[in-house]
Amino acid sequence: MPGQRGPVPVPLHNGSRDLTLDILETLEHTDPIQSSTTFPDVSQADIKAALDRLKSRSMVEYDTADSEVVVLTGEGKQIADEGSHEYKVWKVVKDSGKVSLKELPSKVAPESAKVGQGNAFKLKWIKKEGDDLVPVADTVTDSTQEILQHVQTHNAASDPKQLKDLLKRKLVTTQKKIAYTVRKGPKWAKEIPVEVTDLTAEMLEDGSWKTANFKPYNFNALGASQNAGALHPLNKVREEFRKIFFNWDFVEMPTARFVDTGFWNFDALFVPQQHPARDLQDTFYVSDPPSAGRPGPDPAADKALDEMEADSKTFSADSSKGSKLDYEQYYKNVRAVHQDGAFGSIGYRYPFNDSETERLVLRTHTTAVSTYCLHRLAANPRPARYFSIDRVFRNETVDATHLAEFHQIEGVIADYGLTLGGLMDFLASFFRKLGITNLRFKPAYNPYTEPSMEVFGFHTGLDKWVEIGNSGMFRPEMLLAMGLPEDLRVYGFGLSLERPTMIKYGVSNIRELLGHKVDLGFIESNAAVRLDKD
Ligand SMILES: N[C@@H](Cc1ccccc1)C(=O)O
Repeated sequence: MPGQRGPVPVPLHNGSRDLTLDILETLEHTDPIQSSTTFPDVSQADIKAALDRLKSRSMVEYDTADSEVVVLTGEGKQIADEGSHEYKVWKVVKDSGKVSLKELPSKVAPESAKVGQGNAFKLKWIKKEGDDLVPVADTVTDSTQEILQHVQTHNAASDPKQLKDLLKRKLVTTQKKIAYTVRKGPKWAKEIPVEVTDLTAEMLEDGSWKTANFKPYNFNALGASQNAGALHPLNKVREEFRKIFFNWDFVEMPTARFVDTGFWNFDALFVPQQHPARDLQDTFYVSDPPSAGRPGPDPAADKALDEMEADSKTFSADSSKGSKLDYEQYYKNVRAVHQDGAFGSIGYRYPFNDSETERLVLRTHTTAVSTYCLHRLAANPRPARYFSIDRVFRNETVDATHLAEFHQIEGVIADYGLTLGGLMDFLASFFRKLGITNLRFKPAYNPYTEPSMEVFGFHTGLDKWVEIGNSGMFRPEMLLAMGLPEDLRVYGFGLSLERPTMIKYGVSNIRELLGHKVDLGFIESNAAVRLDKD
């Protein structure tokens, strides 16, 4: 029975001791108790564990006071037990009558011989006679030993000067100690009562819930780790970007078509048919089927866009006045711009190759999708905001920062009276969301935009300017060929999803993020990311 046990703490399996019952029993007759006197030899961790257990059940309350205690070092302990070095030297000299200087180190420990001899001379306990040491005193008081024994029992020196001296001689050290003053709590009892952890139907029925002793919640307990699935960092960052776009009333473009035609990926964007980017170095061509046919509507994409636009505030709901799209006419217009010039453009003036247009490619940019959506807008021209974040493919040499496939974030805005300044302003607010507040624009070239600008941002974390995107105003001959009205301007921009993700997660090699070398532990444990710093 617990009541019959003495105050000796019970050892737990892990070597620590459970003091809870001892504390409860002691409190019955001594309230409050001081941990330093009641449990002088118990480790601080054991006392704290027991007190916290009892406190969480309101069985005890306690205050703490920090104090410093003095404890003996290994050498200090040895002197307290066996006497000081000088005492040991005096003792062998006294017991043998005389000891030769040469013999002394073999009679006492060498370090005792070294330190103890000088001190014993100083204290006039021994003296030298020729090559021998002989005793002077008959009895001696070993005050160093006495002082250390005193420190050992009281855990304190008698005065600061003595403490300083002992610390210097490395015979003692000081340690922080927490002293607990423990009182009975509102639910004190001699034993820890059984605690109910679950409210059951039976308890409700028989009314025992009214008197049951429920275990309180422990809000400090760490939850068990969950073996759950995890989102890839790219998906997390992608979700953040989607939220930004949706907050700004952008409609997400349907990007399921990884394989597209030369027409949408290149020709409609006036990438010249002999352009180096089109050749086998940068583009993956699909050989089977060999030809895709002429451009036409994509019913799945149209349906998705109809639904999204109906939900969006940007798009006027009434699309009934829309005209039917003439894909054949559009194709002829694009061909005319390339070959002969049209819509104010003098054209490339080469014979347009129809089979080039019908080739299948793994899309090299998501602007292929934007182009499809912009042409579709010509059925019912009105202000529009589109975005997409999806995969693109380039036949590039794979290195630490490049893969043959990556993700593009793309945004396109159509409205009346748009200006380049508006694009720059839009990009500034967009990148501010990533914490990049300082932008620079560098003139660049895209066959489909004029002017075009590369966007550089000053990254405070990396402390340097980094290229973060590409942008521009779509060319009139591209938009007019689609059938969009002259005063409806469109600008757009694109960037990779990988770059901001690598920066956010501090990953310098893209192969740590994608591919067979990815550490799944990293994917599971990486933190959430937030982009809205506004
Ligand atoms: N397509 C461009 C990005 C871009 C999109 C829209 C307008 C201008 C530029 C790229 O791949 O880098």
